[in-house]
Amino acid sequence: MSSPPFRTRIKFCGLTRPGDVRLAGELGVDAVGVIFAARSRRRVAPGQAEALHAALPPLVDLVALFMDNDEREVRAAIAQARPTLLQFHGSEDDAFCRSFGLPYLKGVGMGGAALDGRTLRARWPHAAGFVLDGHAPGQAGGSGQRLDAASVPADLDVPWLLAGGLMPDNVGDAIRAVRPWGVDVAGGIELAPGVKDGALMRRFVEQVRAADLEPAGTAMPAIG
Ligand SMILES: O=C(O)c1ccccc1N[C@@H]1O[C@H](COP(=O)(O)O)[C@@H](O)[C@H]1O
Repeated sequence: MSSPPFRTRIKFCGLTRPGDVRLAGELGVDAVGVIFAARSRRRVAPGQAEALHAALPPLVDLVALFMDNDEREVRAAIAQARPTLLQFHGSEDDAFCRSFGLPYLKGVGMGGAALDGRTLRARWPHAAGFVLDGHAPGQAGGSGQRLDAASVPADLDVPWLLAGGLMPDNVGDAIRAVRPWGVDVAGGIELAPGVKDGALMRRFVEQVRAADLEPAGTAMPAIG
């Protein structure tokens, strides 16, 4: 029996230029991330995010990404960027993440961690989904570190995005290995931090769509 049609969701993260946001929309990505984390080389100021929002077509999520920002900073960023979804990538707890009245994704560094789905759901019960990143717990995302397929919890029953070191040349194999709900990429589609490359963005989307056309069950033992 053939498997049902499935479309791996795509999030491009760390955009800083309206033109890159516009192209992401034209390529059909599901979400565009703007980063307010102090430790990020892709950080934007709240005022900059307003222009990025304006470049976004309808039906595409704008994700505001934070990492241990204080409440005042988060509120200021939300007021200017008007995101549809939040992403917290630090040590924020569920109460903090949900206190802004918007759905949120929790980013989790899975490198060297043996976190199962039950633990993730217990710690962040109101998360709309998770971003499983390849870096170690406590480190910043956007590091380009790959996630070992063996670290993906088999029992995670909410949408989750695979992240960490994805690029056009490896995203197809990564999808075939673990069949995530979505994929999240920052460094693999850029020329320099925050400066995306149109050709890489396009190739990334093409590779995801090619993997989607292959039937499930063609899994490979490892992502790499
Ligand atoms: O990208 C960043 O600079 C960043 C900083 C702090 C927390 C999270 C960050 N990015 C997240 O990490 C993934 C993977 O990045 P990469 O593809 O390995 O470069 C990215 O998509 C963001 O969700």
